[in-house]
Amino acid sequence: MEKHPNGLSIRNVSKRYANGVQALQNVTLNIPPGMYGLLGPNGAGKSTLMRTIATLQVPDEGQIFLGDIDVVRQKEAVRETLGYLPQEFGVYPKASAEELLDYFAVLKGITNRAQRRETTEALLRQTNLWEKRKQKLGGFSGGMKQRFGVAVALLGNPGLLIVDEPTAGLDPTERVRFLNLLSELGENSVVILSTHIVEDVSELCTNMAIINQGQILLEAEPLEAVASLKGRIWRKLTDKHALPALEQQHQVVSAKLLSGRTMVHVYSLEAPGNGFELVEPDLEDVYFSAMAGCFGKAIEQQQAEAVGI
Ligand SMILES: Nc1ncnc2c1ncn2[C@@H]1O[C@H](COP(=O)(O)OP(=O)(O)OP(=O)(O)O)[C@@H](O)[C@H]1O
Repeated sequence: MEKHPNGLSIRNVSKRYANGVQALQNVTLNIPPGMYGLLGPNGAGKSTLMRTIATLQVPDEGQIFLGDIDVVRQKEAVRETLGYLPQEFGVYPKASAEELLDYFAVLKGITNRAQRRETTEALLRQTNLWEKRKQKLGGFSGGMKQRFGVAVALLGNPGLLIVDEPTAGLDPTERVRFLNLLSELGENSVVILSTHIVEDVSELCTNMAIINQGQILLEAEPLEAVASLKGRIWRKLTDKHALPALEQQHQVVSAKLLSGRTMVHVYSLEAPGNGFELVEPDLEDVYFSAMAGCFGKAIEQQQAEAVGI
């Protein structure tokens, strides 16, 4: 993908914690303006990467540029244009939404009272919290807190907005409401959504990467990635006890319970026979195929090596 002048460019970033965990390994990504999904399971390294981009920790190796700003060296310049909603977002329970947002606006440097009032009102309306602005944050639901977090993160019109696993604890209604809010952002700014929920990415993001064990498995446009799996994913409804044998014979990418039976998806360039039928792939198939190592960078590298031989 081409480097964009207002985009985020991550080059060969690695991070090993003191306990020996290699949380990031040679991560390279080009993130253009718009909604970008960073998808991966628990412990994949998402938060480590988000915190590194947010200047809260430094990588052992590698470079990160936001446009011309060197993220690792010019922390203050990044922070001026950064909005960050961390995974654990604490609020002062006794403050009202309006009071706390006003307070954060002061911290963000919006010292003019009238301008601050205008800004906070617009953000409380945008996040659908205007009616609740006098309510204490301690009484807010999980979804309301997350939307309040977005209001805080949006103070000062950030050119880079990072939201780390925002939908994890939300019920379906709040989740949809939250995703709708995010979908209105991010045309001109870089918005990175880190998540382990495939639907978050398929519903929102124009570009994405899949990360596992600190390594990027795939960097793609979701629609293109799905299209390139066409003709390669086959399914069969079977019993749980038949799974080990199927795993021996086929490249199983996922096995999910469906009304007490098991729906197995396998990756194969040719019809696997054995009662399998071709299925229209979706982003979940992309995710599981990349995790299983039969799609994405790992396989591209293998193919390149094979050609080299
Ligand atoms: N401060 C730390 N010290 C030591 N190890 C850490 C630290 N923070 C994270 N790790 C480890 O680094 C790896 C990556 O963790 P990270 O939190 O970045 O993953 P994640 O994808 O955000 O996962 P989750 O969805 O569970 O938050 C994990 O093995 C984790 O246990």
